[in-house]
Amino acid sequence: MFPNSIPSYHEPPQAFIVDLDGTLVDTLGDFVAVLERVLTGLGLAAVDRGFVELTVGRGSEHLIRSCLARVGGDPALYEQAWQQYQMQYRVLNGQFSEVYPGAREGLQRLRCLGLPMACLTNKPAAFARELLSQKGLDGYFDKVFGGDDFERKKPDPLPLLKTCEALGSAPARTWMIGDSSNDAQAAHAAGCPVVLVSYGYNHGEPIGSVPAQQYVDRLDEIKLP
Ligand SMILES: O=C(O)COP(=O)(O)O
Ligand SMILES: [Mg+2]
Repeated sequence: MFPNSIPSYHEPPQAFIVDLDGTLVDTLGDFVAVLERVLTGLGLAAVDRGFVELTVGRGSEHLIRSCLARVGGDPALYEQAWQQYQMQYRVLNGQFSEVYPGAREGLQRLRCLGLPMACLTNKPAAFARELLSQKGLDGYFDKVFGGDDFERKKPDPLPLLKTCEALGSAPARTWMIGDSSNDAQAAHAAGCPVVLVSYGYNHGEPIGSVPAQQYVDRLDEIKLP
């Protein structure tokens, strides 16, 4: 899953790719509120916050299927649940979410370097763009890509390689900044250096168990070469 050793990254970065959920914005409250409405609307029990926290990060399809299974819902309800999820998320997006301390300041610091920056999330692109603009974070990014923009999502390297292409940067000099093993796995496979934050959603696993070039408690603490 992960390489045995992590190459060092002495060359200065050419670009930055930043994850959204769990890295820039604490969106757990949005997911919990949307899923509660979807599941109870289908006559099912709601899922607990802890389960949602362990499950987010692999895109909405994975989240919906996992939650249906968790509450014993018929997998045939998936299509209906997906439709409802889209509808509810559009309405509730950002209402139960907060920008992490240091995230705005961190983006500002990176932006001052004058390098291209992209936000790359597994969240559907329309919801990602809306959330970034609601929270006043959209101005930091040259590109925003979501889980529905490419054929495959993180942890597959494809979205990172495509994002590097769009930014015009070499993967080996494009830093991926994220909160989970999905970001790290995708980055390692794409050949990008990885910075991981300690506060996000890593499926209940300690972030230190995920290989990375750097770990930070706040985005404004990223060390630059
Ligand atoms: O699964 C999600 O929707 C969240 O994804 P992200 O951590 O890539 O932003
Ligand atoms: Mg994340």
